[in-house]
Parts: sequence; structure tokens; C-alpha cells
Amino acid sequence: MNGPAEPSPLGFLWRLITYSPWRYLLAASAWAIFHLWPLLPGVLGKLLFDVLEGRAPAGITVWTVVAVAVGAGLARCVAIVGATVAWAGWYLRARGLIQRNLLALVFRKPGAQPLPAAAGENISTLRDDSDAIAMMGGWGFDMMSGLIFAGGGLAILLSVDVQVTLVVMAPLAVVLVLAQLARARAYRIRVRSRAATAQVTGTIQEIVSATRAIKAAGREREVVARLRRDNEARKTAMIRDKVQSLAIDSVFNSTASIGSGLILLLAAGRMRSGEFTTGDFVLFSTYLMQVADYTSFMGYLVRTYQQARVSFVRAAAMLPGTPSRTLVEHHPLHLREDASLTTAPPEPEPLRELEVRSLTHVFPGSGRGVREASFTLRPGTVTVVTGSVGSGKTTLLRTVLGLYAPQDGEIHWNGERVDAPGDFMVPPRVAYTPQSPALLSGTIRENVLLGLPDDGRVERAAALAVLGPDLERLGGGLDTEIGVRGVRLSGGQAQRTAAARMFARDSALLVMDDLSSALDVETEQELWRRIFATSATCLAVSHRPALLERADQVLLLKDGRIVAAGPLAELLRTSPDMRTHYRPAPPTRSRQCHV
Ligand SMILES: Nc1ncnc2c1ncn2[C@@H]1O[C@H](COP(=O)(O)OP(=O)(O)OP(=O)(O)O)[C@@H](O)[C@H]1O
Repeated sequence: MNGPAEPSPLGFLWRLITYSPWRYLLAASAWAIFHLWPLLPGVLGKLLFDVLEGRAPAGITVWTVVAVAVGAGLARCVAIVGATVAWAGWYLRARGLIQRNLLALVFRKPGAQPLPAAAGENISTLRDDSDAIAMMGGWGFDMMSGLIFAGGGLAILLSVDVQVTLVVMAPLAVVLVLAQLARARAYRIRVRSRAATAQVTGTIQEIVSATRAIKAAGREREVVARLRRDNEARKTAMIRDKVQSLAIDSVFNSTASIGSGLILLLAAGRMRSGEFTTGDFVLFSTYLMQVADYTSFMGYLVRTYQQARVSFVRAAAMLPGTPSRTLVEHHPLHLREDASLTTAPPEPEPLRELEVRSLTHVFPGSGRGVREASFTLRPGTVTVVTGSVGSGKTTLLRTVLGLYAPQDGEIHWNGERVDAPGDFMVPPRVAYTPQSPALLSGTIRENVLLGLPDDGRVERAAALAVLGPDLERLGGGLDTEIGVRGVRLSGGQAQRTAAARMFARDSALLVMDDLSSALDVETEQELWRRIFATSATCLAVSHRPALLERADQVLLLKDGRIVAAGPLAELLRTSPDMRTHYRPAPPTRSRQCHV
């Protein structure tokens, strides 16, 4: 058994309805009045002609009919206002709940694990699919009202003339068969148009993130051509989707109209033979139009339901391994007040010892990663992780930080076992600078603070990260706008901005992945000198000989395993792998980095 069965889209809809049931009920009742109102004109029309022909029950006059018509019209106006307000309230909450749940799941994923789809597709799911799912709520009460309307209309028509009424049903039956036939195709076409939209969003996102690389390679033309191609594909898919929608609607409309024509012929014949009164004719001709409207409405419902199904599948695909009912789990939305922080940052805590025991993370796709890594960090020491390309250095760091879920092994912080490293190894315990730092559009100050109070820490962190001379050159100092993803910064400036972000977190342990790879020798030398002057505990990936020499402990990784651990001098004596790996710095004084 794979756990409890997943609910159908209707099951999801029920969970959404019960999220804000009173709003839904109010909207549904008000829309029901709106949809059922058309039943009245037919009855009133018949009554009016009965009054004029002297066939009406005693006490009913033209004024009675007028008064009921005006009263019902006013009630309908009130219903429309109430329905709109209640529906908007329910719909915004339903859509907000889906978006909140999707985002919560995305944030709960171990940080370094990508979502299965491209970023553009995820954005489109968050934006469009949540909308389509919430819209299905309206489908629910439209459907109900439609059925009540059809039932009510049918009962009235049957009471007037059974034979003619049966002919009314013929176009409906045809419509239902057509609706079934259209379902699978409507689904496929909607899947394609959604995928094409996601592709365009993804391409735009890639272009924005790689602007510098595109310009450097002089590939603007090719990139624009690619965007054009994606847009063309989207245009075709969207037109197909639209044409299909219109085709379904028009098939439903014309089927109903043919049926309506047949009924008119039949009713006209019976009028001549005297079986039909003028009032009956008014009643029938009014309902014919409404039944025709209702049948075309069926087409709209079929389409909306299929579109919502596609959206459910896409939203669930964003969260592999998570039950899809999590999408509609009830949580507060804080629409009117600020949401309080769910988890307060931990209290600052000095590091006495970090012990990593047999830590393993292997990527299912490649079978690569790190296996059974064990080491200990003591306060104020520098540990350098080194090894050839692809040996697992980044994976080791990220598994210690919980950005990759450990598959085996343990982490102990000051003697206490860490059960959820992703939640625990955060500032002010641990701060991290990744190999490719993620900068955001905004100023350097905003990028360093990322929500922390601006209490002078940026200036301190920027000085520690040796950003001073760059800030002068950039013109705006810490308030320089760095562009989308920091495109206006050089590689080295971006690295040091990310380092400043790490320093601003005042953390007990600093974890750095190839921090100085884009720095010139003098800047790198100064950066490390300042870091070591803080007596922070450091865990750093590096190949730089000067840093390896300075390290209290070197961990040499080979094919995902730590094959040697200890001070460099000792490893050079005892480890053939270290001797092969280590390339001392060239003796030229100007190239050497003393740290
Ligand atoms: N998401 C992933 N899925 C599958 N395999 C991966 C993934 N990420 C990394 N790997 C593989 O795991 C191995 C270790 O990767 P890792 O990035 O840790 O190496 P590294 O030593 O940091 O390399 P570099 O020196 O290039 O930064 C590599 O063989 C890499 O191809």
C-alpha cells in the first residue's frame, strides 16, 4: 500500500470550500438566486396573459404581476452584489491558500535541492494554476445552480406539456454526449498551452539571469530568436486552446438552437390545434432560450473542469514525495495583519565542538556525492576541504548544512545530536557563502542585510570583506544598485558582497565554498588575514596552497570519501594522495598569497 488514496479534484474542491464555508455558502446561495431568476419571467409572462385572457386565479391582477416582477428584480440586484462580494472573498482565500501551501512546501525542501520543473514553470504554476484551481469553486455552484435551474424548468415545462418537454431534453442529451467526447481533447490541449506558457516564462528568466554571459558571447541575436520561437510555439498553443474553447461553446450553442427550432415548430402546431394557450406559448418560448443558454453553459463547465484538472496535476508535480492533498491543507493566511515569524532565530551560541560522523549524501541520479565523512571542528580553528574537481567538496559542505538531506550519519553540535541540520545550522550558529552566491537586484546594503536591522553591521561586514576600495569606485558606496542578480558587479565583488552577507550574521561557524576563487592575490590575502583576525571557526573549500598551509586541519576528498585528514605538513608525509594533489605556490614573491 502507498498510504491513503489521493482525493479527486472534487475532493480537493471540498477541502477548499470548507476553508471559508460561510463565504462559499453565501456566494453559492446568491448565485443560485441569480441563476434561478430566469425561471420567473416565463411564469410571470404566462400569468400576465392568463390575466388578460381572464384565465388567472381570482385576486391576481396585472399589478400583482408587476409588483412580483419589480420585487424579484430588486432581490436579484441584491443577490448579484452579495454574490460578487462573497465570491471574491472566497476565491481570493482559496487561491491564497494554494499559493501559501505551495510556497511553504518549496521553502521546506532542503535548500540546495532544485524543484523538479524549471523556474518559469514553477512561477506559472504559482500564478496561473492556483488561479484555475480556485476558479473551479465557482464551477461548483454554477453547476449546482444550473442543475437546480434545469430541474425547476423541467418540472414547470412537464406540468404544461410532456411531449414538447421531452423534445426540449433532446439537445441536452446531445450536449452531454459531446461534453464527454470533448473532455480528453480539452485536457490535452490545455496541457500543451500551459507548458508553452511555462517555457516562455522560463526562457525570459534564463535570459535575465545570464545577461552578462549572453552579452560577453555576443549572442543577443540568437537569444532573441530563441525567445521568438518559444513565443511562436506559445501563440500556436494558446490559439488552439482558445479555438477549442470557442468551438466547444459554439457546438453547444448550435446544438441547442437546432433543438429549440424543433420545439418551436412543435409548439406552433399545437397552438393551431388549440391545445396550447398564449400563456403556455410565452412560458415555453421563454424557457427554450434559457434551456439553450444552459446547454451552452455546460460547455463552459466542461472546459473549466478540465482546465482545473490540468492545474491540479501541475501543482502536485511541483512537490514530488509530498501528498498532493497538502496543497489544500487549511492554514491561516494573515490577509489583514502581518504574519508573525513562525520560528524565531536561535540564540547566539558559542561553538565548543562540531562533530560529523559518517555523513552520507549520494545523488540518486549519478550515484556520486559524499560517503561516510567524519571529522571534528574545534573553536577558532581553520579546516580546509580540498580535492580534485567533482570529488564531493561542495556536497560535503551542503550536507553538513542540511541543504542536502543527510541519508546516513550524524552531526553533533556541542555534544548534542542535530536532528534537522537544515533548521539548526543557520545564523547565528552557522553562516555560509556558496560557490556561486545568489545576489538579488537592489543595493549592496540590502543584499548584505537581507532583512537584518541596519545597525552598523553592514559597514563592519563590508570592511571585513575588503569591499572598501570597490565601494569607492562603484560611486554609490553601500547604496550602489547592483542590478538583476548583481550583474553590475565583477565576479570578485559579487563574492565579497556575499562574504559580507555572511559576516553580517555574526555566526559562530563560517562555512565558505571557494570564497576567493575570483579574487586577485593581494585582495585574497587581505580577506583571509581579516577573517583569521576575528578568530572565527572556519570550514572552507579551497585549493590555494597558502590556505592549506595555514589550515589547522586539511580534509582531502577523493571520489566522495575523506582519504586523508590532518595538518598539511603531516599529510604530505603520510598521504600519497595528498602529495599528488598538492601543488605548492610558485616561488615568485608577487604571486604568492601569504595568509
Ligand atoms: N544534483 C546533482 N545530481 C547528480 N549528481 C550531482 C549533483 N550535484 C553534484 N553531483 C555530482 O556529485 C559529485 C560531487 O559534486 P560536488 O559539486 O560536490 O564536487 P566538488 O568537489 O565540489 O566539485 P568542484 O571542485 O567542481 O566544485 C560530482 O561528480 C557531481 O557531478
